[in-house]
Amino acid sequence: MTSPVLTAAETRAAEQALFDAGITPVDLMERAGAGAAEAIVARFPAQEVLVACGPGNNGGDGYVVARHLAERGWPVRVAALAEPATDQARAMRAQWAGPVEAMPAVVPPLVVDALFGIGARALDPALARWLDTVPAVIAIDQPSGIDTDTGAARGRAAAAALTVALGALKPVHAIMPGAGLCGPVAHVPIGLPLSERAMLARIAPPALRAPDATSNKYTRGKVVVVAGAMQGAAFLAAEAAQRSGAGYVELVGDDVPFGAPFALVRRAWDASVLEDKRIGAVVIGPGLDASDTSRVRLEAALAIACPVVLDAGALTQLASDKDALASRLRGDDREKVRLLTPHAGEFERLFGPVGGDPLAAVRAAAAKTGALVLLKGATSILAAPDGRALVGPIASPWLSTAGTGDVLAGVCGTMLAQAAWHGFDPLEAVGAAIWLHARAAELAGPALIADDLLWSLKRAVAKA
Ligand SMILES: NC(=O)C1=CN([C@@H]2O[C@H](COP(=O)(O)OP(=O)(O)OC[C@H]3O[C@@H](n4cnc5c(N)ncnc54)[C@H](OP(=O)(O)O)[C@@H]3O)[C@@H](O)[C@H]2O)[C@@H](O)CC1
Ligand SMILES: Nc1ncnc2c1ncn2[C@@H]1O[C@H](COP(=O)(O)OP(=O)(O)O)[C@@H](O)[C@H]1O
Ligand SMILES: [K+]
Repeated sequence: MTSPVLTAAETRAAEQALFDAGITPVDLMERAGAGAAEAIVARFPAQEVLVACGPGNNGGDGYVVARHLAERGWPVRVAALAEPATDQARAMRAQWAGPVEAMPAVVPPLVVDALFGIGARALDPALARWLDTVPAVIAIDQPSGIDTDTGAARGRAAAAALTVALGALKPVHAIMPGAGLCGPVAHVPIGLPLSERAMLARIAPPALRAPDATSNKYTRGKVVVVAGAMQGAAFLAAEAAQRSGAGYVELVGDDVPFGAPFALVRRAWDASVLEDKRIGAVVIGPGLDASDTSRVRLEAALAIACPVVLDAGALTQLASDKDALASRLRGDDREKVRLLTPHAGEFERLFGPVGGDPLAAVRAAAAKTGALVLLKGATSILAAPDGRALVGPIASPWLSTAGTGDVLAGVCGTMLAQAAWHGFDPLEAVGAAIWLHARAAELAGPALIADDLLWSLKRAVAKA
């Protein structure tokens, strides 16, 4: 249910494994460039194109792409930033039969960016400006100048019309802002060994198990949502838990009003509500205020053994004594599953600014707290304390509306409660929740409100 994402160093190690097995660098570059050309002709009609080649192996790929596009009848121009500096790039330059011009001031509407790939340093400002004048860019491996391992981008750049990821997806293809600047990403396999156990993976549609003849409401997961002062948020979380497939959802709080959905069980809070051994997960935080009453409920939730989702107000409470955060979350049992779901502001209050390397920041937060940490945003990043991490799809920007995070917290509760049933570990379970939430937003379409996600979640589950 995930696609491995490799860092630049891991990609080089995977390439080395192929070289050790007897594949030559020239063969691999031919495979990469031919695959890239194939991906281009599958998506664009033949037209004049300028292939801009850098000095390294990314430039080498460019000469291969140019040759294959020309063989298919495309009017191809090649420009070089500098002479090739590697043996394989020189070999590919030699196989390009046409002229090679200096970087032109005026460019055709379509340019293939084969300047730099995973070996890029920060771009010279003049080159960055040149790239910014190009109407449509097809990026070979990645857009030049975006940091491969963090997805951090240079100042101004429009999204590429296509990025051809060679061999493996890299963080630049998955993490914002780089992921957004890649535009559509075509993955061209070139035979790199990709471990299923990669430390970072992009979330793919989860394989959810449907209920069967042996199922009952409790085997399908009992989720308890602890309400706070703002009950609407807790209602969203609770109904989201129901709509993502939990068998039994209970909303506990003070004077919780009665009304639709009638299948939602409401109970007055008392400490014993969390003692039911059938509880599969607890969600606390949506609508939780900073009162002493909330504090007592948070302490009670942190004491129980089953997975606990800590969102919104629960994160604010934890931030007030963040020095003790790690030990409080761990308690005396490192096996307890705790999920923190901060947006960037909540993350900053708990751990300091996210900074330019969100993946590293989330991993550090998970290692520090012993909890799963999900940093929500346009591409949500989830990390486990052992360093494994998942990144979600680029989600609909229409999600930037109040209450959508409450919905996600509820879906996380259900997936954690059902983890064993689906055969997921906790990281995969939360990954499934991220995917369902993003899919529900896609199905809900423009101008969605959080309530709309409740209905589209049902359809997202059906498609998973
Ligand atoms: N291994 C293989 O056979 C295969 C590799 N593959 C391809 O190789 C790509 C990686 O190639 P790579 O390692 O050569 O790095 P690449 O991104 O071309 O850049 C390095 C060169 O650019 C230069 N340079 C960098 N930044 C600069 C800047 N801002 N301004 C100016 N110069 C700058 C840098 O100079 P230096 O830093 O050494 O001074 C060096 O000369 C990978 O993304 C994929 O496309 C595939 O074909 C599969 C087979
Ligand atoms: N611009 C955006 N593009 C895609 N997804 C977004 C964007 N802004 C927010 N989201 C998603 O919407 C949800 C917002 O959650 P949160 O900030 O906790 O809001 P709330 O507390 O109002 O529920 C998260 O799942 C986040 O990933
Ligand atoms: K490139």
